[in-house]
Amino acid sequence: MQDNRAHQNILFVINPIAGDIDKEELEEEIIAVCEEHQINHIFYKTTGDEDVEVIKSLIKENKPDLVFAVGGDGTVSQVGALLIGTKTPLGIIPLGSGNGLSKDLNIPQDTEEALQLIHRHVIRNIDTLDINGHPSIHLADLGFNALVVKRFSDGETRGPGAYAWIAMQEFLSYEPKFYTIDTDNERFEGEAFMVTIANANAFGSNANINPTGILNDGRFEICLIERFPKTAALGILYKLYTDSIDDSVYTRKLSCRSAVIHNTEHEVMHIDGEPVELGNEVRITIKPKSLKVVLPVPEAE
Ligand SMILES: Nc1ncnc2c1ncn2[C@@H]1O[C@H](COP(=O)(O)OP(=O)(O)OP(=O)(O)O)[C@@H](O)[C@H]1O
Repeated sequence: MQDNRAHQNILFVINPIAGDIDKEELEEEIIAVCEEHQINHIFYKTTGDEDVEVIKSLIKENKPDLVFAVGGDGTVSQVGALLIGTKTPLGIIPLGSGNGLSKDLNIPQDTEEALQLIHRHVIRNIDTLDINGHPSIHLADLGFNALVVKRFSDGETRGPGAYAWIAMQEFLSYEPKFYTIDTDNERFEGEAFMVTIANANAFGSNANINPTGILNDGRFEICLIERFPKTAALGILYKLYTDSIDDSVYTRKLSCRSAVIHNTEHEVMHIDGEPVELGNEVRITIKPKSLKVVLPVPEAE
């Protein structure tokens, strides 16, 4: 149901550099919407340094009814992780270079439309994952894509062009690695080019690794791209960008509630876009409906 009255106090966490978009005017627009609807607003602009600690204490001190992340997937994950298991919903104004979770949640990508969520929305619960004690809301990877994410985050250059350039360079020499994966109902043993732990569907780049994933079904998917001839790469890319990767003969999917990935070749890994080092045993469990999110009011309502 639409729920305007209950949310009178909102914390906006704004990443000023996300998506290389100037957000001065946006702040004015947020203030205007809040004033029109008699909503108290608190702003925090991230600095890239100890933001999590500051946001945590702002939530503790101000007890906001909602927290909006204004930025890209990195900002959304930082804020969302703090709200898992709490009564406080996560709102998103998508303004990053990658806005994967907001797209999976059908949040408007148009800023003017997204701003209307401040006063008109529904609240729904979605699942999250626990990966060796780290929260994951969106997608985590081992293998090729994780290596590209790591090199991208170690580098100076931002934006999709830099990401694509690194991916091309790495692709030429990357060799699939051997994994053993035990889920609550099956075992996989074999080589994989990449292993994606998917609570959601598509990366910020729009590459859809898990087209049939549902964010609140109490399950997650381990999506494998197995060894493939280099000549098949374009076909795989095409399927990733046309929501048809499940049709590829080089993919396989394990749907489960818990899993252990034995990462014996020490492949690098990322969780929701942040590189992490988790050791050789990666344990994943689903936390059903553990995060409240702010969504557009369905048309029928
Ligand atoms: N003021 C700041 N200066 C520099 N970096 C910042 C600042 N605030 C946040 N960050 C960094 O921005 C990153 C998150 O950016 P986010 O994903 O929201 O936007 P993005 O444009 O999609 O980013 P990216 O291009 O890195 O994916 C985090 O690594 C965070 O530490």
